[in-house]
Amino acid sequence: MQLQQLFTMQKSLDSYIQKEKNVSHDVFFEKGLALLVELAELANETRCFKFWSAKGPSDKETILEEYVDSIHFLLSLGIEKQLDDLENWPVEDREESLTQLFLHTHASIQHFLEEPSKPLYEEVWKWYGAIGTSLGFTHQQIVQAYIDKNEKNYERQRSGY
Ligand SMILES: O=c1ccn([C@H]2C[C@H](O)[C@@H](COP(=O)(O)OP(=O)(O)OP(=O)(O)O)O2)c(=O)[nH]1
Repeated sequence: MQLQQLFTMQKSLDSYIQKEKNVSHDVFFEKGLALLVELAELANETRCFKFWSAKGPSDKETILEEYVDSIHFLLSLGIEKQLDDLENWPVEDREESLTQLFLHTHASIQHFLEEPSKPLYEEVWKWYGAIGTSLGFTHQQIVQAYIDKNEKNYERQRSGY
């Protein structure tokens, strides 16, 4: 998947939010924590780890929206560290349970926050790609959901969120 269109959209949104909210300090770690929170929210919607409950996962649309919230912050972290020249979504087959995928993704985010290098950034993308595949999302669905949420984020800022 071509990521350049998404990086461009994310840069505009980030600038808009920073201006709107008068942000002048470095928000790399805030965005890092936001990504970890979004990952947990996504896991929560899939309910993949809730062996104690008979209740099923949320609907696909809700899960996809949570997923692209993560993609927003993942793009944004790359922009913060000038790693936004990534052309294609790095892909690697990682067939594990969703629970294991979430744990690995969490660890890879932590690692990237400690050491924001290109290989570790690509590693986070690979784990997110594996989660997306496991959830049955196509690249087209992800891009469309990203575009929709990006617009919603502008609307929320405009309405004084
Ligand atoms: O610099 C930023 C800050 C935020 N966002 C986006 C990412 C995500 O799509 C949304 C924040 O997530 P969410 O919609 O879950 O926000 P929230 O404040 O946690 O929502 P709620 O209060 O509804 O739980 O804002 C960015 O793209 N760039």
